Amino acid sequence: MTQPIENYALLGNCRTAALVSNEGSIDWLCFPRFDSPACFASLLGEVDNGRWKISPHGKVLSSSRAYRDGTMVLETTFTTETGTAKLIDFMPQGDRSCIVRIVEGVDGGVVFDMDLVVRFDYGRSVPWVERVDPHTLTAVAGPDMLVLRAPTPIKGRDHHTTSRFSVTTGERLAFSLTHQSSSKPIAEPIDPYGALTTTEYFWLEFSDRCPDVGEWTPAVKRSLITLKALTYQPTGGIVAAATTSLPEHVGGERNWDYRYCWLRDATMTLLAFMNLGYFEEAQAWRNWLARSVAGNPEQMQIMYGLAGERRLPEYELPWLKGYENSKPVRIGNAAATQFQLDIYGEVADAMAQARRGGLPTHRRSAAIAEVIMPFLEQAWRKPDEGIWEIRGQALHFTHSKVMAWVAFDRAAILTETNKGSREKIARYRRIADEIHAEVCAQGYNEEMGCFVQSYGSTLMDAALLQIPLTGFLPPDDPRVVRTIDMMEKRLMRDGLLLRYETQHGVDGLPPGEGTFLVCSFWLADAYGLMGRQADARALFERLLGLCNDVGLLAEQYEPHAKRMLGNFPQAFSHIGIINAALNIHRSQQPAQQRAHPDADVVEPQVLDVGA
Ligand SMILES: OC[C@H]1O[C@H](O[C@H]2O[C@H](CO)[C@@H](O)[C@H](O)[C@H]2O)[C@H](O)[C@@H](O)[C@@H]1O
Repeated sequence: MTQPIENYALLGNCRTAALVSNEGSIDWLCFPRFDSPACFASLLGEVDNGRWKISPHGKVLSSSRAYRDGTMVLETTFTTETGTAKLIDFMPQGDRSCIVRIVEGVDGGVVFDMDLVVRFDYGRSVPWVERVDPHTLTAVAGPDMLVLRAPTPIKGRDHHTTSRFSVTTGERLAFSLTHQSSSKPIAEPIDPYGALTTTEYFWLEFSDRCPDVGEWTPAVKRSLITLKALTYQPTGGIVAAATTSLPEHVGGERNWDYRYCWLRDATMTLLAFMNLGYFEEAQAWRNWLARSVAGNPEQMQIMYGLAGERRLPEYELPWLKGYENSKPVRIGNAAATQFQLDIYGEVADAMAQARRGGLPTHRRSAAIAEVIMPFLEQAWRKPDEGIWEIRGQALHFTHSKVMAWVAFDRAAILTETNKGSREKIARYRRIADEIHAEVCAQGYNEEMGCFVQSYGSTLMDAALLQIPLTGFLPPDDPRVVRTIDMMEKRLMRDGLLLRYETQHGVDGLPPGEGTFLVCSFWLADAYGLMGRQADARALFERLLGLCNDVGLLAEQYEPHAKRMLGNFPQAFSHIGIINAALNIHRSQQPAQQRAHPDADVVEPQVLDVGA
């Protein structure tokens, strides 16, 4: 049976990812890329859609798990009536697509069962399984081959490969599963213990550079490792989450594929990396962006594939029943062709911060900006699908216009700093002022005394938190204060924020979903800016308490059922942890020890455009 989302831990090699349950079952795995068809898809279906389980035979008295500190090496410890043993799971770094599982006896003896069910093409294709030698078998379907190497006797029955074995104190048994092209000769085995050492070194070298964030350091470090694991190393692209179709409403149809690179999610990830001093990762993503939008920057998409692919057609997989019957399971994402105005402001902020952080300007930045800004001069007037990617009618979203203001405001400031043409400065400033005035007139509802989701609407939207966070208006502006009050009244559920009011059909989907975690982190940031430090800290601590036992968060949380919802783990939520932790930590430092105000995490940034 599928486990609650929070029972899973992430394994990754900066190319792809797997989810392993607290019972030792890998129920989701795509080889060789994040967006490749899964060979284990039982997370979204049944055992027979593929999984690899290694767990004690018989009754487990207790179990616990943790990542080895600063790494993505997971240890699950099982205690049975006969002893205690550990399962050590990891994906070796490097260009081999492989999972290693080491079973290690700790105390006494433990009998284990292994059950491997390979189903390529998202749980559909039963492979042709052949034994190469008593400890090696291959599973082939079409272009894919998996090679299992097991130190124990293996049997095949009913399209399952099984093994029963025992470990005693100090004994170690290593299993590996490697993906390769089925047309190539079987590759040499990897050395599992050597791979464990190099993989641990890779993660430690990365995470040891994480700065001290006081009491929040462990949570920030885990979020940083998670964001790194969501990065596709060969290109620098960053996926929004490791999964597709984990539901935002159990049994509902709000199920989307997040294994792509959103400009919004990825630029926010870049800012989180840079806020922690990780400029190499930031530069890799900035270069990915410059390549992805090259050629037709005026046709910039809101998301791309891992290598900048432009077409991500959305389709459904009818053979998968969906997570707890949440259908359909979707692959691809139709939001890729939407117009979402906010991305221009987000990318502009990120580029500016990259430059201020000392990253050399990309040779194409100025040229790209020269094409995008004139495009935006017309485009900001159009309705769009907005930050939440609605599937209903396009609207004049207040948040989208605020982000258009961000783009022009920063363009004016930078052109001024660079002593650029007065004409250009005046033009950017005039457009920024025009947008500002329009938002304050049309995005604001006099009767309600607050900003609203879209022009003429009476609905609330948590994206309006970006009004103070981007510097569009000061946090103590009475209109901002009343907007946050209204948000607390209309969007708060058990202290956490919904992203908007889904019951009014704005998004073209059946209503109902969980609270959207990154919005609650933004609220904590806004409280901090408003001087409500105690509220900021209380909300942040509440949010941290929602992390699962290995420090991971999904996109959403359902407070009544007390369970995570949506794709998992999600970059947005972990970005929220990093930025809110930094903001709270800095606010607690004595004034003279604080970084220059320019280092604040949520302040407006300067746009990187050619003057
Ligand atoms: O709500 C409908 C939309 O939901 C998804 O979008 C959400 O996830 C994105 C990736 O994290 C994020 O950038 C966006 O702000 C979220 O609303 C889905 O990807 C869309 O296809 C869908 O229309």
